[in-house]
Amino acid sequence: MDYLNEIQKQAVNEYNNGLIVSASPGTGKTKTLVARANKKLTNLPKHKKLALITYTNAAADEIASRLDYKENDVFVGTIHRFCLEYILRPFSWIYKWDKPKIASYSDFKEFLEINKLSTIQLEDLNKIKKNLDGSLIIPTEWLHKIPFEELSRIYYDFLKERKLIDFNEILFRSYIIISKNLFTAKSVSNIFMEISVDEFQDTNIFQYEILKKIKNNGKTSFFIVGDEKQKIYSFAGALNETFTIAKKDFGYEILDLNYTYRSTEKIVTGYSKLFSDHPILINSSKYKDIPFDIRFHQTKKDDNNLYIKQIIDSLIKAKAQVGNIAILTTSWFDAYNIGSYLREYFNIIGLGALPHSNISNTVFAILKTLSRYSVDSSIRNLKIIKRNIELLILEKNIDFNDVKEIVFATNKLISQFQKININTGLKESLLQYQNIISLIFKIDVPEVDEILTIVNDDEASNWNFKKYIETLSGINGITINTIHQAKGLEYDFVILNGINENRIPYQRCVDHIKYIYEELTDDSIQNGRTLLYVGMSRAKIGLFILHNWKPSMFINQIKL
Ligand SMILES: Nc1ncnc2c1ncn2[C@@H]1O[C@H](COP(=O)(O)OP(=O)(O)OP(=O)(O)O)[C@@H](O)[C@H]1O
Repeated sequence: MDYLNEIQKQAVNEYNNGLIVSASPGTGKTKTLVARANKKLTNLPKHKKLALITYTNAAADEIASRLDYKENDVFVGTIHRFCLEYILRPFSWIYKWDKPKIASYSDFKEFLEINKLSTIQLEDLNKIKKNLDGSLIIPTEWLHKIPFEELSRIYYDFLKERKLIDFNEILFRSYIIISKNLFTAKSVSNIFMEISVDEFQDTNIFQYEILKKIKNNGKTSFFIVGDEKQKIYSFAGALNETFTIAKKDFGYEILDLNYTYRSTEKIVTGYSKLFSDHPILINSSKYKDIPFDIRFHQTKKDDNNLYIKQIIDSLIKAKAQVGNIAILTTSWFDAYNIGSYLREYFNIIGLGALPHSNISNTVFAILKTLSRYSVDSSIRNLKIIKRNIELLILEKNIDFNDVKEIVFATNKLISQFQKININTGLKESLLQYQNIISLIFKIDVPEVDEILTIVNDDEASNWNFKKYIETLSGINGITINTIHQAKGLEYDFVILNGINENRIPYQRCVDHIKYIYEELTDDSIQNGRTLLYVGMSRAKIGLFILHNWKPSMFINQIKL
């Protein structure tokens, strides 16, 4: 284990009762988390497991592929999946709830149609969330004629009638089960020797309370890692000061990792300036001394894309690898706009390269992993397909638990997928994919309809299946993504786009005619700062910061 530094080694080998690691970008938090799990796996007691809880399914795939494990020894996945598998499914009987089946796109659409709610968007249904005590969290903004409480009531009635649950309810119901029936917390604790949590700064109240109950009712140790300064999901309920609270509640020490390995000194100095209390990092990166200044540039709206192209041309001329260049934006729309332009010149990947916005459902995740496997048929990618299929089975409550059956379905899915003619148009090939999933798993697949609804028709006419698979695979091309999607990742060169006033920190435009923006608050300033911090700290060698309007207030601070 000589590739870990002394403090990382301590975090891996000591603190068997549990530990919190709170450390800056590039200090090897994820690397340490994986190393600790691999170590624990070498002498895992019989009938015990490890759990590694990640923020996204993509991060889970990445971490799972770096572990040496036997099928049944480890759980790797999001908190939602963890709760479904270990709390909601096994213990729903306590409240005589049906086995959880998550409401899907077609259910939402049906709900809106039945109730003639044509003006309400799906995202607005997503605003129906509960507090710990079951009361509703009233959104700060609700512009519909139908009052929020009334919509919530008819929505929950609809779900109940159909024996469905909303995705947001996974955590709420799990919390109810585990907090009111302590034997369930004990039983979960009995399964796991240790639970690791990555990206802890973005933990919400349910996740936090569920983990705390498990901790307080058994012997499970916790290994918690993250960085308070990288909290970018406040809007989704991430708690403040989670590390300090957890230190007290879990009774653990907080360990810092002082050495950073990712970026040049110029980049480390640049992002450190965003916080007056930033810790001093010892830069041990192999790129440390590369004298590449952070470049700032004001573009005009209509030459922004051209300017990005010129940066990329110069990087390629200087022998940068395209797979190591990323353009990160503050909104999907910007990513899409840049992607549509650059596609003519380069091979591009990432969310901004697709003819539709982000979609986060399991059917789409399987499509992505199948595409990846088509381009690179490694065992690693095969495993990822299987993991995603298991998630589908869980979410849809498919009666399909035998391991052999899952392997059979995986093989069948791959072979059928590879039979789709690569020259078929995008929409038709998506329908073929829908058909394949539907036949193999004997389910309706409205998730594909969801993709089809958000596909940009003008664009889609230029896409065949081959191009879509190659882009979806995420292999070999310039990445265009939002900063949020790039969390935890790293690239040699990063171009941050749209670091404008009103965008970072974000201020909603309340009057488009006069361009009046919402007032800034301490919270919105802090959210802007953390987002820029995450964006900047993705870069290893070169960082370009562009603004096509007045610069963000933070640009001067970095330049000083
Ligand atoms: N001891 C080490 N020796 C050499 N390289 C290291 C060491 N520790 C970490 N690294 C490298 O530093 C980079 C960042 O590691 P990692 O992604 O684990 O950091 P992180 O703390 O999780 O970052 P972030 O907070 O940005 O997600 C990786 O390329 C990793 O391989």
